[in-house]
Amino acid sequence: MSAGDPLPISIVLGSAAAVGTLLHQFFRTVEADRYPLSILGSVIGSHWAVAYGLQSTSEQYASFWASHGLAFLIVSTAVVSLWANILVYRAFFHPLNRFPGPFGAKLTKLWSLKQVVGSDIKWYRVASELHKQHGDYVRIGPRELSVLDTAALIPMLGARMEKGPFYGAMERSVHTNRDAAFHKQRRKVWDMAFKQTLADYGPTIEDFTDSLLVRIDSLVGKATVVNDLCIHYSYDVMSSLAFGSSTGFIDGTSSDVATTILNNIKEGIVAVGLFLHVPWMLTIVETLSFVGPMKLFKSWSSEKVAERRKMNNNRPDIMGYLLEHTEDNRENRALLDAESRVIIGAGSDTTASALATMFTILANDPACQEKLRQEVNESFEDGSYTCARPQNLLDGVISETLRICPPVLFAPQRMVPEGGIRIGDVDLPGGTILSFSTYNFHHDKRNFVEPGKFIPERWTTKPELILKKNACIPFVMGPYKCPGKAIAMMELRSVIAKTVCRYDISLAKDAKFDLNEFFLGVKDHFTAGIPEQELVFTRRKE
Ligand code: HEM
Repeated sequence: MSAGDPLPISIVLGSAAAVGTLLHQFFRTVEADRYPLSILGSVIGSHWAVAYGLQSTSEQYASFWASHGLAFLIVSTAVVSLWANILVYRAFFHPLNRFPGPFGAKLTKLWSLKQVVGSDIKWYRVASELHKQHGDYVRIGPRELSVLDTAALIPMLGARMEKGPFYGAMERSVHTNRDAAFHKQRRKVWDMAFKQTLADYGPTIEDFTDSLLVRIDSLVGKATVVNDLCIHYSYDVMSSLAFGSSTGFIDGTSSDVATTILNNIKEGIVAVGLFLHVPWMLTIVETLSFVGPMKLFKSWSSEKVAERRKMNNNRPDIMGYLLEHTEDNRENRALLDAESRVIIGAGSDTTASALATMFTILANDPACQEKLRQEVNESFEDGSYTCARPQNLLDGVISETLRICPPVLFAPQRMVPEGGIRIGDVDLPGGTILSFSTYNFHHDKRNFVEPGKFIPERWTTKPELILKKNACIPFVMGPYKCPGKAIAMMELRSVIAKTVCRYDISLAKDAKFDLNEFFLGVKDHFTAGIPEQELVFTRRKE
């Protein structure tokens, strides 16, 4: 071979494979799934750079097709070598190898995606089977474990743990970010916003409930899809918290844009249910959200925040407080826009799913409805009722509903800090993602007696049916727990108390219904996708 001759192809491709091996050492030190588009850009950029280099240094590769053909071969070899190294490392040398789990899950999170598709978007059921087979710690991804050990809950949800990759895949907000310092500072503002709003929000919630009753009055005696009523109610309450004004779904005055957005969200949530297992895909969806259905929601909510900024609102709402306590600059305006969507996203589907479940359970259990009615009627008669005040059976029914069908089915992800942690006799290496399914803690026989049965008395007269109270975590716990719990409880108490007093709630005549089947139909789109259920409201005599 003389000087100027191109190198033999075997040496060129061997070098590309070596580059792939070296790249693996680099990728082990970074969370590559945070940067899917940059990585794609680098691969394409490398291809063009290699092709340009070949074209300008070798006559043999002077033509476009010759240089691009070889460049493609070189870059593909490096990529294949990188992936081969990654897969061998994940399968045989990764520190999580001592944990049991399906082989495919060791290699790639696409395994979880496949299970989610195969289970009709019910990851919590997949996880339940995995735990039955493999125990309390199961490897469900190259660097992820699913946990079903109650002893792990407090450390896992404590301040030492940061949020996992899912939370970094979307626009920055108090909920979706992975920066613990930012979250701590932002969460203080949110907690104050709820504190200030709470005292005055009861009457607003009651007003919305009264409008809901007017709507139900118009449907009396007809089979009605209860899910629609619940989502309309909770969206209206949340819009008023987020934008200082209702969207008008309950009384039928909503705009066409708002209705389109609600429909888009209902459809789009299925995609979230799929992609939340593969956060880099969510990053791509988020990056492309300047087109498609999300664009409409984003521009609509940003306009609403701008209107709220100009509004002189006497009634405190969350956004009013956030606007007042967030410095006005470009970055923070984007933050507030995103947080208006968090209020809608976090507060609507959750409450709606709890309400729809509760209505369905009550329709199946007239005896429970009657007992509840007696308790609530007394509180109306003696004037002690407010939606802010807990009641015995009413709160028992709510707690049991949130236990048996938690409105957030998503398995929150937390990262083990550098240096690792030890839980009992289990050592968890630093950088491990821990995720858990609230549903499975709530349905574990070690935590609740007859966990599949709806028994509201667990929370009142039969505490012996609760074996581990801290395993019931519908609002999770720790620094990232739900700040909206008190408002959600007010909504749930108000709607259930007022509807059971005014109506008999039942299944449509001759409807075939099985509560277990109903629960088997619940999907996991981050929030629980409750199967559509028709119920009949019959007005009771005053
Ligand atoms: C029954 C109703 C509700 C349930 C069961 C519920 C449950 C939860 C859960 C489990 C989380 C943690 C999610 C995660 O770790 O990713 C959460 C977070 C959150 N929830 Fe709720 N929620 C409810 C209602 C509400 C309401 C009415 C609001 C009001 C706006 C709200 C606002 C939020 C926010 C802002 C977060 C993020 C907190 C943070 O990351 O610091 N939620 N909720």
